[in-house]
Amino acid sequence: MTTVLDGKKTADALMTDLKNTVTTLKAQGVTPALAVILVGDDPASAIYVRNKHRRAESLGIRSLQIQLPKTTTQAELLGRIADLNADSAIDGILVQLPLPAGIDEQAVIQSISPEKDVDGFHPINVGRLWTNLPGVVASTPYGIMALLAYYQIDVSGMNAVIVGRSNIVGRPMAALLLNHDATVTMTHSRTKALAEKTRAADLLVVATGRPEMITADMVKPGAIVIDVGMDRNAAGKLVGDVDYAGVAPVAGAITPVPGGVGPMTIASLMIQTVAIAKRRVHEQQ
Ligand SMILES: NC(=O)C1=CN([C@@H]2O[C@H](COP(=O)(O)OP(=O)(O)OC[C@H]3O[C@@H](n4cnc5c(N)ncnc54)[C@H](OP(=O)(O)O)[C@@H]3O)[C@@H](O)[C@H]2O)C=CC1
Ligand SMILES: Nc1nc(=O)c2c([nH]1)NC[C@@H]1CN(c3ccc(C(=O)N[C@@H](CCC(=O)O)C(=O)O)cc3)C=[N+]21
Ligand SMILES: [Mg+2]
Repeated sequence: MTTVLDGKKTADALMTDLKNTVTTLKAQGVTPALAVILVGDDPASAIYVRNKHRRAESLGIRSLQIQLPKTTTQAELLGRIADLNADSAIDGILVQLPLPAGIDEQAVIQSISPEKDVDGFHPINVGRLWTNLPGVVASTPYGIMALLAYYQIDVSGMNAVIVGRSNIVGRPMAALLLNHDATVTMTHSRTKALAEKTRAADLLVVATGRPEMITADMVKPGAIVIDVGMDRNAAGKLVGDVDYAGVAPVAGAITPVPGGVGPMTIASLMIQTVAIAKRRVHEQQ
């Protein structure tokens, strides 16, 4: 029997606990606050930002949505970030990616105070992660680790294969799995004989943006398959990077799309926003 790793259910369970933490913090005079900046009108980004806002509100986290026109200059964006960095009532700052052409993504990321970088994309936080030091971790890989933990899957000693090497998913996923004692293989668009690599995986994490590219013949029977993809197939339907219908019967466990990694990403963002806010309790006293 294949286990469906239910990210929606797991996120809901984690959020019930987090809500209590938020209530306690508020009683201590600290309302966790998350600022999400969206530049432009990319429809997918708008959906993710709305999902974040809803989840924050339902937890009692203050959620600022800052919508800027796609004509916003880099200097204007950096100015907004500087204001949020200086605002002691703001805990987390997230700039939704991708940014419109003409804005230097790294300049923007590096302008966010590392303490408020709730995405964990600042090089300081990336360095902490790869050094196995505490810090904010990118929410998608953090959420995947939380999902595995919820299902009591211990990755120690596993052959973990990651397909995709982006800064927001593949690379931080590799660091986290290594920190948890998996043996990690990174693959990407230049990898030769990809199927040979993926078939060796006890744990396969896929983040390519290529609809349903991972087929049953690429998966070891019984493997744990984590599908990060949020893609549209030819018919315009939301699918993952894994051919779910073909792979699910082969896999030991698999995440669905939607309802897998996506809700865990949002839950992780909330968990880390609250963790940052907790520090304010001590600063106040
Ligand atoms: N559910 C969630 O919470 C999230 C979902 N996503 C989704 O995950 C997917 C990936 O996102 P992201 O990491 O930002 O994507 P990027 O486009 O930044 O990176 C894609 C990676 O996949 C690799 N790749 C592309 N095609 C192939 C191929 N045919 N074989 C092997 N590797 C390949 C690329 O290789 P190379 O480096 O060589 O170009 C690259 O490293 C998207 O569908 C995105 O929407 C993303 C973030 C969060
Ligand atoms: N600075 C930044 N940080 C991010 O974390 C970030 C980003 N930029 N840019 C884009 C990606 C993508 N991402 C998702 C978040 C939620 C869902 C999500 O809620 N998914 C739901 C439903 C999605 C739907 O219905 O379309 C699900 O999978 O069930 C998906 C994808 C965060 N990202
Ligand atoms: Mg860009």
